[in-house]
Amino acid sequence: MSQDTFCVVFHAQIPFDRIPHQFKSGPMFLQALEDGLKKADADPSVKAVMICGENGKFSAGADIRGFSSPKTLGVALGPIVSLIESSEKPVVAAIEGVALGGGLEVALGCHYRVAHAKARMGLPEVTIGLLPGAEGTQRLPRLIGVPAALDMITTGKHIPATEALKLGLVDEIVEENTIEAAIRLANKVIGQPLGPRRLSLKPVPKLPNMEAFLQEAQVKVKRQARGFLAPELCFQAVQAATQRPFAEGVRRERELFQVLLSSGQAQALQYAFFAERAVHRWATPGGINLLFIIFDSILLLSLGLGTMGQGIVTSLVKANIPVVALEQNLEYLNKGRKAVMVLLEREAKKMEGGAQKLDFHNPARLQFTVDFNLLHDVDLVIEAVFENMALKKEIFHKLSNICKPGALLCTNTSALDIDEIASATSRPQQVIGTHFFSPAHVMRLLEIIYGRHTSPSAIATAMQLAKDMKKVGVVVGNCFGFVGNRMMFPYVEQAVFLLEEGSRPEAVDQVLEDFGFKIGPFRMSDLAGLDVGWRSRKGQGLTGPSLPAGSSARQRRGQRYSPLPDLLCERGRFGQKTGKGWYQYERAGGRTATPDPWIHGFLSQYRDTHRIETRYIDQEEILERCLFSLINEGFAILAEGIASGPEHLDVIYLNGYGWPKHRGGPMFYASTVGLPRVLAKLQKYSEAHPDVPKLRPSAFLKKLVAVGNAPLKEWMSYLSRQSPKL
Ligand SMILES: CCCCCCCCCCCCC[C@H](O)CC(=O)SCCNC(=O)CCNC(=O)[C@H](O)C(C)(C)COP(=O)(O)OP(=O)(O)OC[C@H]1O[C@@H](n2cnc3c(N)ncnc32)[C@H](O)[C@@H]1OP(=O)(O)O
Ligand SMILES: NC(=O)c1ccc[n+]([C@@H]2O[C@H](COP(=O)([O-])OP(=O)(O)OC[C@H]3O[C@@H](n4cnc5c(N)ncnc54)[C@H](O)[C@@H]3O)[C@@H](O)[C@H]2O)c1
Repeated sequence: MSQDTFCVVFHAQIPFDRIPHQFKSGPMFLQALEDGLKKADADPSVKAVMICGENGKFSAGADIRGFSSPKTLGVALGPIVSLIESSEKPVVAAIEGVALGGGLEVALGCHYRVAHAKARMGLPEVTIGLLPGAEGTQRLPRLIGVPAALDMITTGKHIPATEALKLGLVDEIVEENTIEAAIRLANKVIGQPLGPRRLSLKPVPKLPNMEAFLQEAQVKVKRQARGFLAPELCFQAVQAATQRPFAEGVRRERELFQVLLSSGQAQALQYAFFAERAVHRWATPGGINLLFIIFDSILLLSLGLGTMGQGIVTSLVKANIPVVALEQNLEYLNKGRKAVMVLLEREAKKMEGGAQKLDFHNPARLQFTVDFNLLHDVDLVIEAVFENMALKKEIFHKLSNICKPGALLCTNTSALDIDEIASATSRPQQVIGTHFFSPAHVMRLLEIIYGRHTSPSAIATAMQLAKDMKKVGVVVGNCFGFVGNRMMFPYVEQAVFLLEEGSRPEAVDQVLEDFGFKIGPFRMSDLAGLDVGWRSRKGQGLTGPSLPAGSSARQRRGQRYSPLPDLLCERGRFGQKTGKGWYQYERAGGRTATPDPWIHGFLSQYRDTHRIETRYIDQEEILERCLFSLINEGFAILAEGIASGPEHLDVIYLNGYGWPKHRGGPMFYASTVGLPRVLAKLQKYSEAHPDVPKLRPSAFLKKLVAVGNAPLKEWMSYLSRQSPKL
């Protein structure tokens, strides 16, 4: 068979690109795919078919926006995949860029798959609350076996071509022209029997202990899902492949797909997908003013090598950005260097076998120093010293004097005023907050806080830095605690008040963990260290030596205050690090939390001392008081223009605070609960606790209810004055 008689049916025709408007025409292209296949089958001059994408990308799958449109859903991809597979002529997929979701399912229908070495593949439907709905759950296990298929389908991970080759997912990988290679392969296989290449006809490879394997896998999936439906249903679809003939498995897959499609969870996850992308689009009031810095050619300095500095340096090295790490003295430097090296060795191990290598033994890429003179040459500084305003100001004054004029000065603070820090410099326009989350080399969120004088190009540079570090940068305004921590304060405050009134740490944590948080507020405090908040409260004059004499035990500045966390700290209970906090641990530094009878006794004694009547608090009240107070603060933040939309708050919570993804973020969750209900509950709790201002419904929430429970995407249009800060 010569190449000129070979027909490339879909080259440059399938919308397998990532440009949104092309996704929108999915059903039309499906029709084109079907028509083309039928034409190729009917044409005797065509001996083989090759399917490829346009612009170097195979396909990112179905248009996610289309899942909310019944019109799109009428078009089924599964039968087309079957049509490909049943073709009497060999069909070869030429995979470049990505083959994800429906795209990979199309490739699985092909008889052969050739991939470019840089291509990535996956069935990420689970990450948007669905399962592969075009027969992928039935074909993939037949091709690569149940354990690998289950892993890919229940996690949605993207795998590189090299791994796909090892798994047998592709037949060949090439460095050069994938399309030519696919055509070559197609020419080679013309005339060979296609039966063995049709995955629907293959049995699922047997495991000696399939039953036991599946049982164990199901337990693991359930444990990790914490109320998230899609992984469990993905599991069931793959399980069906092991128990039923192909056609019945496909029927089961469809049923399960429908269950997920109509679940609110899929909606929440799809909202989160687009919200994350929406927060990338950032512009100043006067229009876009972007300064693109190519980070691999700049020198970045990380100041302070404590918990945060270590993670930040690790992230920078992973992003291939040259970095200098500076500490106050040799003792801290050596300690920090050791810790960074451990982290980097671990990261390098994870990356073994991949295309990228970590270059951290090269002093041109990473150096450690106590020499402040090195500050002269750096383009960007990230300060991560202790959370102390006087110290940060002293450091910024020094930076302003030493660093070259164009250098950007970033502060990694949890809550401090960016303007006050900037006031210590002669270049406040180049001062910006970059709030990383711990562990900084793992957590994806980066809150980017601009001060009164921060320039748009400084913001753009910080956003670019986030992108290069593969983090989600969210631009927010300057206020105490910024967005994430500010919303967290009332949540934790309510959790502690609930203890005063009769609850126990493990009861409160259980309710929030059942809701989907990985850890509840008390486990979280123990992990972060109770001393961190204690230091901050002492700094604010809420406790400790600066508390005015004669202050009431449970009131501060006319508001309810709980001294419980301070009392624990005074007894040396700092959480995991001391082996005791809200829970007890097996040892100092231990991680297994066990309810502590001492805490129970302490709480009942505390209630007696303060004459608080112990009452039974049900799960609904625990959940509502914690979550609705956090959400209420979110509305206040929006009204003040600290964030430019509810998506920003949701992206922060999903990526930095362990908010369960299948609930879409706190503001999305509020919209699903219904704003009138959130308002009514806040009103009720506020009446019961008039000395707790954070329970008083925000004026913005009231307004949104008054205009008829406005849908989330319209909320911001009801603000009388648009964000003054952005
Ligand atoms: C061949 C299939 C046609 C199907 C037609 C409809 C039939 C319906 C029948 C149902 C049968 C089930 C089929 C299947 O099992 C279900 C699916 O396929 S679900 C989709 C699965 N795919 C994904 O989840 C991939 C999601 N995308 C990504 O992971 C990334 O975007 C990317 C592709 C890896 C690219 O990453 P980046 O380079 O970083 O770029 P961005 O992420 O910023 O994206 C750029 C731009 O594109 C938009 N976009 C990306 N993917 C999709 C998508 N699948 N649908 C809609 N839009 C998409 C993204 O939102 C960005 O646009 P912006 O939001 O910035 O405007
Ligand atoms: N730990 C967290 O979970 C977390 C999360 C987000 C933000 N933050 C913020 O990050 C900052 C750092 O926190 P951390 O937990 O890493 O603190 P840390 O105590 O672990 O480390 C601070 C480091 O700064 C160094 N340092 C102090 N003065 C210095 C100086 N003059 N020059 C150079 N180095 C100096 C110290 O030697 C120490 O190693 C704080 O502002 C904190 O609020 C912390």
